[in-house]
Amino acid sequence: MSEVIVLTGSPGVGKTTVTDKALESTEKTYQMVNYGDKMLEVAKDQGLVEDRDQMRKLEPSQQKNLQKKAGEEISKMAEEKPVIVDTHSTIKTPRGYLPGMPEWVLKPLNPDLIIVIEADPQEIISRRKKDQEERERDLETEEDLAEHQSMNRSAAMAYSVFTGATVKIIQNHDGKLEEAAQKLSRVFDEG
Ligand SMILES: Nc1ncnc2c1ncn2[C@@H]1O[C@H](COP(=O)(O)OP(=O)(O)OP(=O)(O)O)[C@@H](O)[C@H]1O
Repeated sequence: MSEVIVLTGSPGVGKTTVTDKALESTEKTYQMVNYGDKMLEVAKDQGLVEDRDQMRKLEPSQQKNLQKKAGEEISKMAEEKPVIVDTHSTIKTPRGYLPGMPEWVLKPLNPDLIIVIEADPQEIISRRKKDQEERERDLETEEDLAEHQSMNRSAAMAYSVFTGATVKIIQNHDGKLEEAAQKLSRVFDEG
């Protein structure tokens, strides 16, 4: 079994941008997989849905099964080549935070490394504003974002207790994209 790396960060923090840049200079090659996309693929294969929107409306038990199956599929992929899984450490809902990796996801996935990409709340807000036309994102204040990032860190550490994965925090500040990408590519190559 090769490596499973979990990549997390609040929406709009720049996860995709930093990772794409970091992968340009890594020695190893990785398969990138988005957890939500994998769930959708499994749901389509099972004839449960035709698009992403229908997935949210499935019974909670069906969603749980899809999450579990997606985790199993990803760990199968990792038998061939290291995998980077793009997912969320926590998900903010109107009734509170949900773990992005509950036990039935964490167990099959069994990550070796969890990466948390962070930026200042104000930086995240302006990045979200910039992308507003292309993406519909939640409106969060600086205070909300500070809390969300703090929950993401705490959840990452809790996942590490169950898996032994290490947790690496990478800061992606404005104008420091190159620096963040270099730090990340070093982390990728160290494994
Ligand atoms: N260091 C940086 N400095 C300035 N802008 C940045 C930096 N990193 C990313 N951005 C910008 O922030 C925006 C969000 O980036 P990106 O789409 O990579 O976020 P994300 O975390 O992958 O979001 P999601 O999880 O919702 O897909 C983009 O417009 C990107 O160009």
